[in-house]
Amino acid sequence: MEENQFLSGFVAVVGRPNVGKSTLINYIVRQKVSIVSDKAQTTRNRILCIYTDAAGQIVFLDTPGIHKPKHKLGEYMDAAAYQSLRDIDAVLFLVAGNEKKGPGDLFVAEKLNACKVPVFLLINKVDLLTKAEILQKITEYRSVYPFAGIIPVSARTGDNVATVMGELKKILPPGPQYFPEDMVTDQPERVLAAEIIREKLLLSLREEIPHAIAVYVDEMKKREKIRSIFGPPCMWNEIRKNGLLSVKTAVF
Ligand SMILES: Nc1nc2c(ncn2[C@@H]2O[C@H](COP(=O)(O)OP(=O)(O)OP(=O)(O)O)[C@@H](O)[C@H]2O)c(=O)[nH]1
Repeated sequence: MEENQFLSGFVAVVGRPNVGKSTLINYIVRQKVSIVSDKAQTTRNRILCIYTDAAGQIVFLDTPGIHKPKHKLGEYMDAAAYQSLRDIDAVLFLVAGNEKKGPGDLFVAEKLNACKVPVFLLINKVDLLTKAEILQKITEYRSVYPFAGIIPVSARTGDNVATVMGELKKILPPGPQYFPEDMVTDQPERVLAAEIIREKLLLSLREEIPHAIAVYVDEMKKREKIRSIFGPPCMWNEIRKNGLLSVKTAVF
């Protein structure tokens, strides 16, 4: 390969619900493009998140957590996750290091057998583990799949995320810049606004609402740096009543 050739490619981020896929991607692109909560299956759709630097461009596919579907919404989300395993250059398979390796993780590993590209295992949430526990996790997972690499990381603190980026750059092919360098996601602003509101609702209303909540933004008006967001009155009443959003977040 010629030196200084621009590298690019697509990388799917998979794992069972709640292991930290969205947190990792937000850290990499340094912007909140995917919402995070401690409720499983917060991410509903496949979201493209784009990292660009002088050496290359990596397009990450944030997928809904893969699990054995129990309902229609789950089935749809799993289909979105499997779809992202096609036409990609690498897979980042995340597991939560602070939890036991369970049937959920093995179920995802089984699905990876279908893909022919390098799969890196990221043992996430190592900020909650001792060094000895990290080593034990690495040993535990070694036999699960012929991983191209096993990397302990913390998506929350960013620990070792640079190593992941370095490994990806080693295997990405020379290629074009698919997206403009200042673009970090394929999601329109209105969808991002709705998602951030959904995240606040999920974080603040634990028992009161079902986790299958949907947020719809009726209208967004742009006035210089200010966006005004309009939604159904019942949603705003709920938000106001519970003090869910600061003015800065609701009108940004
Ligand atoms: N301590 C710690 N917590 C983390 C880390 N990464 C993620 N979390 C937390 O784990 C929870 C789930 O994180 P998400 O990023 O929403 O997980 P996800 O895999 O995208 O979840 P789904 O959308 O359900 O598939 C959140 O409460 C995060 O703050 C980490 O490195 N350390």
